Amino acid sequence: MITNEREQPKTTIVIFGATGDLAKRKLFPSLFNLYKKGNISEDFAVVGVARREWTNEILREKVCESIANVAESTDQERAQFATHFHYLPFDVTGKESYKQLNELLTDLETEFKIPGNRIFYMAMAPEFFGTIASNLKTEGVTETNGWTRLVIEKPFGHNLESAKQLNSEIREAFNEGDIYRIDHYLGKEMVQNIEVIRFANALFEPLWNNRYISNIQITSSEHLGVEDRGGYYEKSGALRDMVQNHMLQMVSLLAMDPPIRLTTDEIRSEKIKVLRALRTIDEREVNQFFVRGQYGPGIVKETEVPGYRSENNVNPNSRTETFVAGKLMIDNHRWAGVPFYIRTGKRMKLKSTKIVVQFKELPMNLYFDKNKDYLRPNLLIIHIQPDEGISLILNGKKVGPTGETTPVKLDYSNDGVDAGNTPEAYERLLYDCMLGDAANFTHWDEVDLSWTYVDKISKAWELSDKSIPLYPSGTMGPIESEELLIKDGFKWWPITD
Ligand SMILES: NC(=O)C1=CN([C@@H]2O[C@H](COP(=O)(O)OP(=O)(O)OC[C@H]3O[C@@H](n4cnc5c(N)ncnc54)[C@H](OP(=O)(O)O)[C@@H]3O)[C@@H](O)[C@H]2O)C=CC1
Ligand SMILES: O=C1O[C@H](COP(=O)(O)O)[C@@H](O)[C@H](O)[C@H]1O
Repeated sequence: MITNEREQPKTTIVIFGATGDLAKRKLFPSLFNLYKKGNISEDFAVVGVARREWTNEILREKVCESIANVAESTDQERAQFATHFHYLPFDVTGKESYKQLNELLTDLETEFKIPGNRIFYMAMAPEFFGTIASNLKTEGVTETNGWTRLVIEKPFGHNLESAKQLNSEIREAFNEGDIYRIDHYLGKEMVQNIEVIRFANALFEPLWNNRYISNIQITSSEHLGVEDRGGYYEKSGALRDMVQNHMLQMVSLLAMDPPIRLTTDEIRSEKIKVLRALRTIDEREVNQFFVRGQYGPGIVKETEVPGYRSENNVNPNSRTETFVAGKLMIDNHRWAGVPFYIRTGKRMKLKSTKIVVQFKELPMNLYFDKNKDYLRPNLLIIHIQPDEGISLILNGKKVGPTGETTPVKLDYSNDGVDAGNTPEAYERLLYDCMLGDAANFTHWDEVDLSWTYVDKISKAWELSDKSIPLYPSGTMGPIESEELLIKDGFKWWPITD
């Protein structure tokens, strides 16, 4: 949806988990950026909830600390922004304090002339989501004259069964249309650009199918290890942490048919069709399509780092995967026969998210010489992060008399245009939620279909007695990941280009 950047939605925002990491690192700075840009008016209020015995003043200090480094902002501006924050300490599992929350919100709505619009942001562990939603409803906090929206953090369940359970709990209190399931990849500038690149360019759309594309590769690699999230990650692993959500979302954006309109429902409907067309992998053939790995000790950014099994809160014999590579087939007219390769992992050589679209060779290429590897297939590279842009790799003539070809790279980089001004994913998503635009949030049907796909893989891995391949930290994963493509006659394209 094309939004008017100056539209100023009026709302109160309740952050459950206001003393936590997500609030400090992402939510406060994102709200501040929206405020600075004039995308939220002076008429807004935030209520932070958590158990710690903080006061309004303490929360405001923490907010100021978390935004201290935001460029081009003054102490006065930050302090003024923080006055909009209020704190209510309570344990969300008890019902007693929700009435008090309701009264505080009503008072703030009167003070700021907000027409009963409320956003409830669940920045807490998932086991609380259902309870909070239920208490909000039974204690009357969702009964207002305006709209009420629930923003839910990942992970949305641990598998299909638990996701269904969670969904039915929150649906008791909120309609599907009022539930905003966050996938922060959908807020990234270049992920949002996928649709524009595809649907606004006559150059690409006619070629975007199995007649012209030989394979698509999506890599999301990290330098970071599991950090202090061992407890969560041991039960999750890379498949649930990254593939079920971010990687499958990028696959569906790349593979979807053009929506008839750029509305939330039409876009979602096309993405859902892709997930429905994913070829189901039988448990016995998982190894042909997916490989996993776990990082061992190694060197990342010139520093020695320990292996996964030596991290805090990790079982020393853990079989949890920190790396996944997979080949996905989409059985529809457009994509039959075209592999979508994905890989994601922690403690890898690079911090990078890139999509490489490899086009097919010409049926007969006059310039191809098998003995000289100088003709490359055409590649479209979408740089998601840390650099943002697009590259197109073509073949041109080498300067001089020989008639030899040479790869020619056409580059577009966002850096030159926006000079670091691209909004953070959370900032964009929060603003979308305020405007009621759910296109970049995940619909329940997408969650359902992606868990259905992923559950087969995790089940096969749980049952397998094969040892998990280890890869040294600071590499691009285990050798099995290379072999996955080699057996199809492909290779991972370097993602440093
Ligand atoms: N941090 C990140 O970068 C990311 C986080 N997420 C997701 O966001 C959510 C929050 O993560 P994160 O901020 O890292 O977690 P933290 O552990 O840092 O924060 C948890 C928050 O919950 C509060 N809390 C815990 N129990 C209760 C309770 N019974 N009643 C009231 N408040 C309670 C804690 O406050 P107190 O102890 O004061 O009660 C704290 O504010 C999780 O679902 C996570 O998966 C997703 C992507 C990235
Ligand atoms: O959701 C998650 O994403 C991050 C990676 O996000 P990015 O924006 O830095 O690519 C990952 O580290 C984390 O484990 C996962 O929960």
